[in-house]
Amino acid sequence: MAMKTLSAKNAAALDKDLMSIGAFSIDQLMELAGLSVSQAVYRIHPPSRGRRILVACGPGNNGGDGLVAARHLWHYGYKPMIYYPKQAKNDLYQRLSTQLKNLNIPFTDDFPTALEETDHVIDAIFGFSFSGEVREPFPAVIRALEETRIPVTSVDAPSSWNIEEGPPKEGPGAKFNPEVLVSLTAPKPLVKYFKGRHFIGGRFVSPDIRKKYDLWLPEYEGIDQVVEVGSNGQKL
Ligand SMILES: NC(=O)C1=CN([C@@H]2O[C@H](COP(=O)(O)OP(=O)(O)OC[C@H]3O[C@@H](n4cnc5c(N)ncnc54)[C@H](O)[C@@H]3O)[C@@H](O)[C@H]2O)[C@@H](O)CC1
Ligand SMILES: [K+]
Repeated sequence: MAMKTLSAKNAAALDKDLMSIGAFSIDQLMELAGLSVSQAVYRIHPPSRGRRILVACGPGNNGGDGLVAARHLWHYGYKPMIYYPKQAKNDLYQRLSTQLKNLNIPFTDDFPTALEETDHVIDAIFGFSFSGEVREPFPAVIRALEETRIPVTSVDAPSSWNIEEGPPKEGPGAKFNPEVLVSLTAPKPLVKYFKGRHFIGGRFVSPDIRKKYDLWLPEYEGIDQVVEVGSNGQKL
């Protein structure tokens, strides 16, 4: 059975519905999304496997999820480091950055060196609004993620992949295959090209919204914010 997925267009429409009909603020959704990512990382890479986590953040909300995840991971006992070359200027992102600085979490401009000195990477560069070819300064970052042997967890999408069509045919990202993917709200069509461990997160969908978008979502257990699923979308 093929997994039911959510197109990039419907993912954006659903996001709007969560904030209008659902009455959520973006801060709340991002907090829950980032919390889900932190829980997935804790499951696949517990602190005993190495505490250093490099979080690569892009300019949009995918990057915001990474900033939130970094804060939770610090509280779990990890040592996050942030690479955030295109920092959004609005109040939400300024506050997320200040929260990290208040925990003395370092920010770096030197991605290659940071990658040599980490145990795990979170790819929070691009999510469902990515399109076209990767623009500066990210091509070198995507290439480094492609080549590294350090395990990578991608948030919502492997960055550089087309949301509907998966990895680009050539250029940065053509050989990028993260070990872990955390799909937020629901998997996107690109999951059919993904071979690693797959989690669903974003435990904030009401029955009405679930029905409107005909979403098939696995049952979350207890207080978990993520569910691991197999290639058919069924809970493992
Ligand atoms: N309902 C949900 O599922 C939620 C989704 N959230 C996150 O929000 C993400 C979507 O956020 P956004 O819509 O802000 O967009 P993204 O974060 O996916 O990316 C948009 C940013 O990337 C840039 N960009 C796009 N294509 C590019 C290219 N080819 N080269 C370089 N830069 C490029 C854009 O200029 C923009 O700044 C989701 O994937 C998810 O991670 C959460 O924060 C909140 C809840
Ligand atoms: K990503």
